[in-house]
Parts: sequence; structure tokens; C-alpha cells
Amino acid sequence: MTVSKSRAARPEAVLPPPDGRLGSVSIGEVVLESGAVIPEVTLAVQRWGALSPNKDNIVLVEHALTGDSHITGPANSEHPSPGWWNGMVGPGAPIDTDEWCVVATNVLGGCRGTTGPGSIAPDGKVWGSRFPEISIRDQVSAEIALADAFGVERLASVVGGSMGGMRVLEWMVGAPDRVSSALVLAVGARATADQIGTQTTQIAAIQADPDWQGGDYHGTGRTPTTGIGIARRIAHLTYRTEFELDHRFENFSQEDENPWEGGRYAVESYLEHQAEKLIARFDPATYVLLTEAMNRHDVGRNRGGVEAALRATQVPCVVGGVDSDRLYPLRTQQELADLLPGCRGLEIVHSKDGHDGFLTEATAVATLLDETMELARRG
Ligand SMILES: CC(=O)SCCNC(=O)CCNC(=O)[C@H](O)C(C)(C)COP(=O)(O)OP(=O)(O)OC[C@H]1O[C@@H](n2cnc3c(N)ncnc32)[C@H](O)[C@@H]1OP(=O)(O)O
Ligand SMILES: N[C@@H](CCO)C(=O)O
Repeated sequence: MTVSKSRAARPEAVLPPPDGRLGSVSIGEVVLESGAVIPEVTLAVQRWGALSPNKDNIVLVEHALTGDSHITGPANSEHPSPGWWNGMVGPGAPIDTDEWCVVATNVLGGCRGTTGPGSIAPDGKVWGSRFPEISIRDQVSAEIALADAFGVERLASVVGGSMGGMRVLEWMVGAPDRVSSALVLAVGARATADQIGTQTTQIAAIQADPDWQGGDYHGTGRTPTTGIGIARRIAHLTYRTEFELDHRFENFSQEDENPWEGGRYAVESYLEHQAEKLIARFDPATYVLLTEAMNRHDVGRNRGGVEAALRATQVPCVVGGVDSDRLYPLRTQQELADLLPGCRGLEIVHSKDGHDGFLTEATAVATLLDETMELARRG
């Protein structure tokens, strides 16, 4: 991680209020793995629960690809969707906000309050295609800078699934002295060929949309909604399972529609619905940027490879995977569980929902969070 020169002179940042209201924290410049610099980075931050006097009770919750800092609570004027992990955080919840100070950010490159391609660059114009390529490691550099800004030496825990799990791994391996415990869910040590294959296809769909305009569409009145819609439909198929889709939709037609006469299949309508929901809430340029960051995910890069990197961190952790996950198959979590010295063994979430099981299987995920919070208590 690279510390901004200007950061040392900054006054300590103040956490947003403990009721989940959206806050914004400037962390100055972030120097990226590539050597490029983003000069002024602002992170959207939400917080639930009181900070302990010695600032040692923070649980950082990391969102996945299209999530954001709104992990819990209803949709509101600041957030068009309800919290993506509702039920997991709050008084008496698995991450009990009577005990823990829960912090969530919108990731570097995001589109829900954090600096990203749709933000205004220092020259007063939208970043657009000029926004530098980033990595998962860069996203964690920004989060470490945020902890510095709050004067927090060590997180009690960092937890997350999918792209959130990638950031958990980068914390554990890149800053092991700053994390007391972790939950790594539904992710692997590096991107697989299958993931890169489907993800680059999603990027191609967005970039083939004439409204993409080389990534400089912000402010033109044209947005590559068709492209991101197709990307989401492809992605959503990877998030669910063949069995669950066929059980629900078989080869049914959608209600009054007839596929022989230009109508849709039920599963087609379902995927279009998922696409429309994402189109309404997500910037295609962020989708491309974050998807490329996931393609680059490799916790072993410049650390002697995956095995050396994972074996070198002693952070106590829980590793969980979903048995029906075709995108991040269990073998990828088994590798993590085998190589991470702080893991007692792989924990398997049983689900029909595939990769989305880390979002839908509330009871099983709550159990994993309980175990992680127990590790956090041991410090
Ligand atoms: C990391 C993050 O968490 S990001 C933020 C939240 N997550 C996402 O957006 C990820 C994408 N979404 C999903 O993966 C899932 O919808 C989840 C995980 C949120 C919920 O999963 P499930 O509860 O299994 O929902 P499911 O996949 O059945 O989708 C239900 C929706 O499909 C709609 N639907 C079902 N059948 C059809 C159909 N034939 N035609 C059109 N729409 C349909 C339902 O009406 C419902 O709509 P709504 O969500 O607007 O109320
Ligand atoms: N449903 C998740 C999938 C990626 O893990 C998302 O939209 O972020």
C-alpha cells in the first residue's frame, strides 16, 4: 500500500454517524499498483454502532461487484436498493452493532459515492475513459488509507463474499498486522479461466454497445444500457445454477407471451428483469472497471505465488463456500482453507442458488459470521 504524502498532514477523519447515514471521506491521492496516481480520492462510507474508546471494534464489511456501502436497512433517498446483507448487521444480529462498529465503503472505482469513472477529475471534467485501470489490491490500499484517516490501527474483522472476499484476502495477505480476524466467502485465491472467460465476454457486450463511446458517454445523454443489460444477463446465469433455473422456469413461456411469435421465455423475462434492475442503479463504466479488477485478482502476484502468499498470513479466519457455486467452485475455497494457516477447515454452505448463496442463505451465513465474530473477540 502506498501512503499519500499529503495524508500525513490531514486532520483525523470523522466516522459517519452510527445510524447508517451515508458519509464521505477524502483520503487524498492513491498510488496504484500500476504506478498511476488518482490524485483526490473520496470514499463513500456508512457506519452502524459505536466506536470503542481505543478504536478496536471495527468490522469492515466488503461488498461484491454491484453492491455498495448500504449493507443493511431499507431503500431510501440515498440508496435505491435495500441493504444487500439485510439481517446480518444490527442490534442482536450476527454482527451485533451493540458490540461492533460496522463500517462499509463503496469500493474504489465504484458508482455509489466513491471516486470512479463517473466522477469529476481534478480538471473539472468527468474521468470517463481516463480513469486508470485498478486492481483489487488498489481497492484495499484505499481502504487502508481510510483506516489511517480514522486513526484505526487494527480492524477487529474484515468480512465479505465474491469480490468482497477478494478484498478480504488482500487485507489478510497485504496487511496481516492490521486485521484480527476474517471471513472469506465464495471466492478463490486468483481469477480462474472460466471467470475471466465469462467476465471478458460481459465487458465485450458493454463495449460493443454504440452508446459506450469508448467509455466517454457520461454527459452525452447516451448510456450503454443495452450492453450492461446483456452483461448482467450473462453474469446472472453464472450466479445461479442449472438445476434451480430449470426447476423454476423449464422451457415455459412468459405468461401471455409466445416465443414462436416474438414473445419471451420465462427465464428470458427473468434475466431481463435482473438486467433492468441493474441498469437502473449501476454505471456501465464502473461495471467494466471492477470486472477488469476481478480478472486481475491474484493474491500471489509479486508475492511468490498463491501458495507462498497464503501460507505467510497468520490471520485467524473462516473460509466458506457454496456447494452449488459454479462460478467460484468449492475447490477454490478448499485451496484457501488448506493454505491459510489461520483457517480450521472449509465450511460448506448448502444451497440451490449457486454463487448467490452467499447472499440468499441467511442462516448458514449467520453461522459463519458468528464464528468469525468469536475469532474477533479473541483479538
Ligand atoms: C453484492 C450484492 O449484493 S449486490 C446487491 C444485491 N444483489 C444483487 O443485485 C445481485 C443480483 N440479484 C440476485 O442475485 C438475486 O436477485 C438476489 C440474490 C438479490 C435475491 O435472490 P432471490 O431471492 O433468489 O431472487 P430471484 O433471483 O428469484 O429474483 C427475484 C426477482 O425476479 C423476478 N422474477 C421472477 N420470475 C420472473 C419472470 N418470469 N419474469 C420477470 N421477473 C421475474 C421477481 O419478481 C423478483 O423481482 P424483484 O427482485 O424485483 O422483487
Ligand atoms: N450478485 C452479486 C454477484 C457477484 O458476487 C452482485 O451483483 O454483486
